[in-house]
Amino acid sequence: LEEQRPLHIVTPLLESWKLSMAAGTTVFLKLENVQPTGSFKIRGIGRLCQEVAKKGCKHFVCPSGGNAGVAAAYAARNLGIPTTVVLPKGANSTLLQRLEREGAEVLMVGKVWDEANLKAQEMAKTDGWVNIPSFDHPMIWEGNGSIVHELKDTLGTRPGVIILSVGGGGLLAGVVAGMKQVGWQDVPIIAMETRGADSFNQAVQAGRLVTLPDITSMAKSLGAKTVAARALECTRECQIISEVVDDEEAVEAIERFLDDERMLVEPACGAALAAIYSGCLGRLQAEGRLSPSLGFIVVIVCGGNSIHRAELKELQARLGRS
Ligand SMILES: COC[C@H](NCc1c(COP(=O)(O)O)cnc(C)c1O)C(=O)O
Repeated sequence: LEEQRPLHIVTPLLESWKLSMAAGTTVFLKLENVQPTGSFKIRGIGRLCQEVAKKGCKHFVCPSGGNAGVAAAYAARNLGIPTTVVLPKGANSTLLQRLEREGAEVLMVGKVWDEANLKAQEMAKTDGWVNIPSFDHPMIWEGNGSIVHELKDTLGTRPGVIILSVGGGGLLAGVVAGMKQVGWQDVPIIAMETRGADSFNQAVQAGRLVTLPDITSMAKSLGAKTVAARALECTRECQIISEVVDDEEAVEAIERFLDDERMLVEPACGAALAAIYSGCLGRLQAEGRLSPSLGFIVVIVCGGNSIHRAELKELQARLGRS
């Protein structure tokens, strides 16, 4: 079997002079927001869907806060396999239109991702149907790890730190897998979450998995009440600094990024950018938890489809921002 063409693209690594000024050192942005499905998800989900299709799967079912669902629907269309995406109620119309354009059947079940996940697992009991998880699967981590291989190919030398955001921990687990494959396991990672979706931070503090009672952050794409066990395990293999920002800081980061780089991203992505914009990086350096001279920094701009002008205005209004 010839090696299947991956469904994701090699994304640009953009040097951002505005973010470099804010960080006090060179910042490179890994632009996963320009992936064909609008976020990094296609790397892991696409890889899993290709593997599962080889084993004769007849129908994908994907529980998703949104972006994983778009990735599964895109992969399914490319593989010619029907797919059902199960979303929590309240998904925005752009997302629904996108899923329909990809040919997916869409079900709205429950209030948060975890309820949609239960429904998807039940549907996957149908013979020939396979549940495509959003973040908790080794093939997803393997696929997400392709980000680090591209960073190594482009940069050659290791960054001083990699900044990313955490929902269920699939991106984090993937980056750790990739770092180990390229020999960068000693590069520190800053794992960002928003308050009210900080299931990873709570798990790190407790030293065991913690299930949040609810998702109260506006960054719904980070809305997994419990992170993958693998994500917590990663903290024992790499230096992972877990940080939490408020929704306000995530939205301010969206606004500043829009001005600085003329790209509009979800609050889930604003959380990662807030590591720099909200001064969190500088504080970690001042506290001695990160080197004062980091060389250069990589921020994974994870992207996300659930954002446009109207959505941004609504986020600003809810936060009382002009
Ligand atoms: C509830 O949702 C989980 C997942 N979103 C995950 C996600 C993340 C976090 O990635 P993770 O840590 O889940 O692998 C970051 N940035 C963006 C834009 C995302 O969509 C989904 O779409 O189903």
